[in-house]
Amino acid sequence: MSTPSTPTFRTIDDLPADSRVLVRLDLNSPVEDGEPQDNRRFERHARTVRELADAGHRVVLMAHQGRPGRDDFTSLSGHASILADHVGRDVDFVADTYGEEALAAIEALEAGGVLLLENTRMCDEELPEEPPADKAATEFVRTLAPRFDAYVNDAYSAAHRKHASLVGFPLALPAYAGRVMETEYEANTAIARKEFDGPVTMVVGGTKATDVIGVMDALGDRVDRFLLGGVAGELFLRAAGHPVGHDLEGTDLFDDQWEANHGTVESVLEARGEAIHLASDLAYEGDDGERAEVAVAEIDEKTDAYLDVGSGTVDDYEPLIRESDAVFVKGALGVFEDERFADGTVGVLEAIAETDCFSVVGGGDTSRAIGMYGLDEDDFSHVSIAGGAYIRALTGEPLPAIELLRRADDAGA
Ligand SMILES: Nc1ncnc2c1ncn2[C@@H]1O[C@H](COP(=O)(O)OP(=O)(O)OP(=O)(O)O)[C@@H](O)[C@H]1O
Ligand SMILES: O=C(O)[C@H](O)COP(=O)(O)O
Repeated sequence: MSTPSTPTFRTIDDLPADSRVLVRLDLNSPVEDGEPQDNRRFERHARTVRELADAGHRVVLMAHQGRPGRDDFTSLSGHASILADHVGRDVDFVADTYGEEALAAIEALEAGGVLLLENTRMCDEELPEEPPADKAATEFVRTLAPRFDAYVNDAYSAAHRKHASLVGFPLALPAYAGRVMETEYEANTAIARKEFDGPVTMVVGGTKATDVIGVMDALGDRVDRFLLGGVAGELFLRAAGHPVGHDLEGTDLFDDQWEANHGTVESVLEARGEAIHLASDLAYEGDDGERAEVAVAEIDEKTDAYLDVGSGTVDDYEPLIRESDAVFVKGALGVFEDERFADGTVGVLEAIAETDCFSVVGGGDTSRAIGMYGLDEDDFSHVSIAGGAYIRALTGEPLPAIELLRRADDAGA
């Protein structure tokens, strides 16, 4: 595993006075009934936005929400009001990314004003992932960049994506790191550099299963044991021969994609079998609407959608956590947003909070469970607001958007 070097980012302290700044945040949030749910990302990014506005800069914000085709792919209008509450200032919103309406709103912005543009992923050129030079050549970047003096990237948690708003603008404008970018980078790469005396444990769950398979593969000997749950855990249970795994709306992990993925899952299971701990029981919604549990060994037909690991699994995982010197959490072990299916996620988090091991909880969705169930953030060493970027940092993989910030700095652009 390579160890990332410490970059000397230019930060918002280095911005020239009265700048027109284009700022990339990561406000990607859980969405319920079409509405974004408040979470740490708003609170943490608010600090950057407030500092920029208080300094008298004109602040235009870009962010994304969800992925096209999924239920959480929504407008950012709701995000603007949540952010405004955290910043303590008005945050205007324009339902446009770089068309006439957006340009007029940018032009009208006064010193200290804050404007949020529409979901970047509604702009065709934002996706797919392409080399930075190609992204810098898009209409999106070429239209917006000349309207600004500087680009600030605060979206650490999206820095693994080669999207136009993340890798195109740093080639077109002087680029700076926001406060979230600075603190997340420092904490998450410290993890990669730190040596631990005892076992290193990683709790792996959540829904972004294909993302985590490769990471588990890459982590190699760095992690002594993986404790699995969530949809990611079901993929491994399926690879181990158990008939589980129902697809969530908009995903296809267990049908067509299974053909493409099962080889990798099986080879990770074979190579790291002793380190991988799978759920011994699972929870589902019984006929009476209550939580019901079943031992994995007794599942002989694929009938139920499993929404949490069972209580026996939590009992298996707790002692493994207690004897760990470091625990990293990526993804929830169940649908903790529903109290009936929170036991796995909360049980594991409580066990971590009770130990004095070095602990990091990553994942924008998962870290929400800490506040929801009355856990104290101070009982964890670091609560990251990053998901995929955090786990990539753990493996020492460079994050393209951060490499560009550093390069921009080295070049003195
Ligand atoms: N068995 C399951 N079925 C359906 N959803 C599940 C299951 N287990 C966990 N989840 C969901 O996983 C989500 C959290 O995992 P996710 O993959 O989104 O990762 P994250 O790291 O927390 O977030 P992000 O990558 O967005 O920062 C929770 O919202 C939870 O409801
Ligand atoms: O929520 C995240 O982890 C980031 O915003 C990246 O989202 P993505 O995985 O949809 O690119």
